Amino acid sequence: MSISEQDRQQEQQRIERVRRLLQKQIEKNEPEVSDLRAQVVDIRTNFWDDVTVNIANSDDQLETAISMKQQAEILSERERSHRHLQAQLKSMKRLLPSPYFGRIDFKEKGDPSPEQIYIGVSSFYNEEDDTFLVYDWRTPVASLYYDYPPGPARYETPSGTIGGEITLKRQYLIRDGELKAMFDTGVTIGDELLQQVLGKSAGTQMQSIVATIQQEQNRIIRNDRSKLLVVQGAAGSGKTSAALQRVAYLLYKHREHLSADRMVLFSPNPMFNSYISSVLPELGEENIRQTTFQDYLEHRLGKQFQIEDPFQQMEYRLNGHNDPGYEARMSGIRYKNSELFLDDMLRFGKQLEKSGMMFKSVRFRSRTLITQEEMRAKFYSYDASIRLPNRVELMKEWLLAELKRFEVAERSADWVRDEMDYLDNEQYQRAYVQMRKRQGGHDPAFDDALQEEQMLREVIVRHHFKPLRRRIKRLAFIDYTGLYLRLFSPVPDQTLELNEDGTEGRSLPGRWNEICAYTKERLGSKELPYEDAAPLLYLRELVEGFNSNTNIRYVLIDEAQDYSPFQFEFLKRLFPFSRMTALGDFNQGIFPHSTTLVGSSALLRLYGEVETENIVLTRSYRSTREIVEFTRAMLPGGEAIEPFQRDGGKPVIVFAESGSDRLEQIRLDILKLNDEGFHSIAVICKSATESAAAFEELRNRPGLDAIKLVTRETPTFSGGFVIIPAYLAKGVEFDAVLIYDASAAAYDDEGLRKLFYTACTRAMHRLRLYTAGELTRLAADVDSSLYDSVTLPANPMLK
Ligand SMILES: Nc1ncnc2c1ncn2[C@@H]1O[C@H](COP(=O)(O)OP(=O)(O)OP(=O)(O)O)[C@@H](O)[C@H]1O
Repeated sequence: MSISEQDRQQEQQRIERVRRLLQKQIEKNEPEVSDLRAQVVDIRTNFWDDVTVNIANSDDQLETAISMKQQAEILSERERSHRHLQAQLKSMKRLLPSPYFGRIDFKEKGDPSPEQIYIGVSSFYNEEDDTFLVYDWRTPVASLYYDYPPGPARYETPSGTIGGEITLKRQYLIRDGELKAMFDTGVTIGDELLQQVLGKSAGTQMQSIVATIQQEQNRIIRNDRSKLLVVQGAAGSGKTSAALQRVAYLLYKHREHLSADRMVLFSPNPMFNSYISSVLPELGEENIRQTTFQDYLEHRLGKQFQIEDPFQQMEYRLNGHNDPGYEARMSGIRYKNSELFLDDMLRFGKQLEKSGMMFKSVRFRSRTLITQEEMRAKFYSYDASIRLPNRVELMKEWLLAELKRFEVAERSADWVRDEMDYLDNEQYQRAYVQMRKRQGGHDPAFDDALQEEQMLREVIVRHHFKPLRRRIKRLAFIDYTGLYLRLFSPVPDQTLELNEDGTEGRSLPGRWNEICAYTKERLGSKELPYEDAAPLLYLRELVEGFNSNTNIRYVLIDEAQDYSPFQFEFLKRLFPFSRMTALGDFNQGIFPHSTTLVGSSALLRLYGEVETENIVLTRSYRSTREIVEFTRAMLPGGEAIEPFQRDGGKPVIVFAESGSDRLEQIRLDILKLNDEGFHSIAVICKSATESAAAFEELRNRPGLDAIKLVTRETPTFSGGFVIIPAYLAKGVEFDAVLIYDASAAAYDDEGLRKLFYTACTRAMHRLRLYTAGELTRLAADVDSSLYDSVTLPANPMLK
């Protein structure tokens, strides 16, 4: 469809008209906003001047109350108006440089002519002629733009479906008020604009995709039906982008009762938070809470244990092969992240209702006040129908009462007398003040020696019992480590089924006894392996009752393939009033506990089939066609991934004679790519260990002094030249990716396929792989027509 010059001029004139009206409205609003702000400040500062305060009699008191209420109402009304007008002003300012990006002409059934609907990041209403000059992309009518090509179309409104015909669909690229390009599109969102957007360089922060949201992505963004939305999307298919657009959409749609603080996003690492932090503000919305699962574990268990994080576990997996316990730990990791273990745990929880609870005895000054047996007997003396958490609560009350009894008896102990003699002045004074307080301010008769002694004894004993009381209140009398380890009881024969306490049998993983010994040893030294953290916390909550946050309405989980069944269960229980969106890619499931997402029983069991919806994205937008064709060839079933038609060079595999040739070629390539205009360049390594070694090798080479090493502690994502382990590069992207060591020696294991795939799919425009020996099978098996090979000449200069 060709666009005439006349069309172009008309569009440019419209842009100018809209901008003039925006400018006019901004100029009108600005003084009103400042005036309102001044009024608010004034009312706040002089609040009491305008209130008649008189409390002499009840009539006066009533008048005072009414006066205060009126004043408070005026203040909140002004604050509201100020907020509203200021938001309007901000959104108009945001529109000014580029008021809209799309247009559809829609002829509603029964109407004589189509209406022109221009779509931008927010609405702009022209009071002068009572029309919408720009519609917010989230309005119901704007969904037509994303969902249909020209022709018959319909959209949903709160009052029903509206049908009609789209007679024109147009896209604009407007910068600082100037129409840079425009396209009429036949398909949903035309390729031209998308080509332009995707052809750009990677930034240090993700951009919003509002102008080019694809139809299948729009299904994710506007989905507001099911309790759980599961998105399986190929690498670069826009899952994170769609998730953030979805947040903006929901905040708009439910703006009456949903605010940013009622949504939470679980992201793969803290660095990722900085990478995506500008998308929502760009769309005029506040950022939602962002956290990681590790943060939550730290918050709940960090005081009791030194918790390993997933990246430390990953390092062990990648580098720990020589450790004699390696195979056992891997087997343990698989089991501890399985639904099998979750079911074992749930059965164990049921069992605990009848028997088997474990407690820590209550001890005081090397004496046992309450034994474990007494506690167990008490626990099981409660009615069997009382749920575990309620019994724990009863136990707590009972223990506190018992403690009080011991405390009273302890007052006459000899050690108290000794301690009294050593009270210094300050302690004595404190005891005195406390006694005074307890006696209602009356001066205690300290002259009465007997009474004085009693008071001091009371104070001293109470002081010593205080930590004990605190521990009981914290429920520290339950022996969670002991309970957890009961799930890891060694058995005489590796192959057998364990029948504990007459319950159903358990199928045990290989190397069971080694797993048990390892778990016991680590927990005994107060170290919590990552694979044990979620299950241990889960067990604790089964017994104590689940913590919950009822304020949160939407939970979004990015990189959801890396969550275990325990973690999903947790999030469901932690946010009971929330809907969940889980986005991920099973092909990037780099942890042993990764799930398949769609069809995964760990997800289906959360809310049931009816409440679970799946969306699959197969189109990949990040990388050039050639990179997608190469990377998808590494995956079984990879043909289903469709590249977007954006061309670049084929990936290049560089064969070097020696490690030093390889390093020098990496250096030359970084500088060359930089000269070609690719400014965000990542050397991706297998692990942190390999990254640190690469950093040492490359940092002092000419031209590379700016190269940075990214570790799990790096707080913000930065562009430029970086060296990064593959697992930290998850979710982010670079103009060019250089795989540091693609040799068979580095990627020797089928289990590393997904990690290797994840590393290669971070590239937007260029991908190069280096090897100084045999190439890894993961790449060597790819059809050689999908990449170029370069064999470095043995160059004595490089050595
Ligand atoms: N509709 C779109 N319009 C423009 N750009 C898009 C669109 N969809 C995705 N992109 C771009 O493609 C790239 C990949 O998107 P994103 O990071 O959201 O994908 P992802 O599925 O989360 O990737 P991964 O799983 O590989 O981390 C980003 O640069 C994003 O801006």
